[in-house]
Amino acid sequence: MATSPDKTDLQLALAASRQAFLYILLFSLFINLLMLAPSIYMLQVYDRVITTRSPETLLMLTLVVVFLFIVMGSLDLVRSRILVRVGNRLDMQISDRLYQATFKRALLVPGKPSAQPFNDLTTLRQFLSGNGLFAFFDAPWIPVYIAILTLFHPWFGIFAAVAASVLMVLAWINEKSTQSLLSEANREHVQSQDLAQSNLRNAEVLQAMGMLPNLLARWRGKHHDYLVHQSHASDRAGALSNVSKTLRVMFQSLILGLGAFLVIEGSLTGGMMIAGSILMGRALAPIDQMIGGWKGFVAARTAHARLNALLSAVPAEPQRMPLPPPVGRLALETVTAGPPGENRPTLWDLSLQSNPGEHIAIVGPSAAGKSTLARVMLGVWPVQSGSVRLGGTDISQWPRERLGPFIGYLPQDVELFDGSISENIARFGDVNPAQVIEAAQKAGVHDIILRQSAGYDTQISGSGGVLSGGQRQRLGLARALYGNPVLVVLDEPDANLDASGERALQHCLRQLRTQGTTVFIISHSPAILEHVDRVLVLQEGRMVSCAPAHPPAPKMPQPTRETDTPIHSIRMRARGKPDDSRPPLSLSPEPPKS
Ligand SMILES: Nc1ncnc2c1ncn2[C@@H]1O[C@H](COP(=O)(O)OP(=O)(O)OP(=O)(O)O)[C@@H](O)[C@H]1O
Repeated sequence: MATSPDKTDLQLALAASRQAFLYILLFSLFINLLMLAPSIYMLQVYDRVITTRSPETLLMLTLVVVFLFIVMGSLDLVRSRILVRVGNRLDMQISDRLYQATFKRALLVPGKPSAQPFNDLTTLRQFLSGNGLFAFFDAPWIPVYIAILTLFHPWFGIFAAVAASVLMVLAWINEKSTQSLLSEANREHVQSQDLAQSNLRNAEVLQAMGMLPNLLARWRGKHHDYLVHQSHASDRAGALSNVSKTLRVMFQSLILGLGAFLVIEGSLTGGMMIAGSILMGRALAPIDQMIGGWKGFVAARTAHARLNALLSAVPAEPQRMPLPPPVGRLALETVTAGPPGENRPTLWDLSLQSNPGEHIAIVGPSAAGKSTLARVMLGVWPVQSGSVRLGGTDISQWPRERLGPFIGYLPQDVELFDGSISENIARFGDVNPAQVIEAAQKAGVHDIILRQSAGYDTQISGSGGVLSGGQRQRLGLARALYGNPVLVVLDEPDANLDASGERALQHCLRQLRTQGTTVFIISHSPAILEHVDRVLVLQEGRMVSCAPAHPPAPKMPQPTRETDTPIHSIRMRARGKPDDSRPPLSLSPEPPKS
């Protein structure tokens, strides 16, 4: 959906429904006119039928009023249906964009993913499709009812205006006294839901270490606060709703009393007295309904505000020109970066260039920034300064869905998704069986898959289901290799592998080398490091060196630069044991000349 600079997609979608809302307003006009039918019927029965004692007139009037009731009921039905469709259309127009925005926010605010926007959309849709909104469409007709009552008698008009004003003041008090409580309750509800959601994700850890009661206590605290605020708000709203209902019924009775007085005075007929009471009920009903449904309105208003905030904070991806397929030349130019939302960088001033087909290991002590570097290389986390280029193009310029097939990524925590093994390997796109098998064979997981109950069609769940940790890792590797990407980034791919898994990984690296795939691999395994061209050593977010992994062949000139550090020295440094016999390493931005 196109976005105008000052309006969110939600506002645009609501604006697109303006015509439907105008129709609903028109329907409301007719419905409210037809609502006058019972009063007119009453008026005619009292003032005409009873005085003329004519059963034919009564029959005619009754038939007409029944017909009008049927029309009114039908219009009301159509009005409800239009609103349901407006709600559904809004949902359909906005849900894709919302999905993308929610997803992108999860990347921008790592560690705090929340599905609340979908709940917000449901709240908004339900309000738009529910009866709560009708009160707002009926409210504009209140002055019309008061005007008709004034035509009956000026005192009727004055009385109705006073009664409506009293109820409106009550509605205003309701809004003021519940607004902050309901917003607070809403916020706490979202927090308690997010907490429960994250606890559910870690159910095994909670169970194993008996942490459930502690986390339950935390969740209970939030849930309790939510309940307290919600109850306070409901108490106040309930009391006001009660007062408003009682006052409405009382006003309806009192107008009868006023009518009777005017009848005695001779300035009003008996029919007008009864019809006036019915009209009064109609005039006050929307205000009463609004007070009753205020909680739903506030929830929808809060949801609307939250959705708008999300959509403005995460603008839609701009349409980008298609680019030619990239080559696996990755260049980092004085990159300073860190987790999104964190001001302090985790990586400082990193420069590096890889040749297509080159294999580079990234080593360094824990928290050196290796995984951060992997994310930054792939454009998952944005840079704070500098740039990351793939095949000469800034990686942030690529539309992700176009870049994705050229990239393979195996994160430290392998996340699989609900679906079949083949769908997982094929990244949930069109499953190309030959490519799925090729990727699985490269990752050394083909035989393992064949041993599963339904082979490649075996269903797995997001947490891996039937697969062991090592198998999931190999499946994640197959997914990373699917479609022969030009750049593959593997974050500790050997973390869960046994000896055969490690052999398979080494075989895989040999194949990737043959096919010219650029590989960055985070690993400290000596067997893996034997397969790389260069080793990039990171320490405290800075690149200590990026030197050839192997000492040059005997006949080649010996390394003269400080940066051409043999691998044995780098390994020691990576494990926090600096090799004091050698001078400090400096940065080597250039790839080795082959
Ligand atoms: N999502 C995050 N939010 C905030 N800080 C983060 C996040 N991820 C990593 N960091 C911080 O960035 C720094 C580097 O972390 P990173 O995971 O890149 O290190 P690493 O070298 O991969 O460590 P390890 O070998 O233990 O996996 C750490 O200080 C860590 O606290």
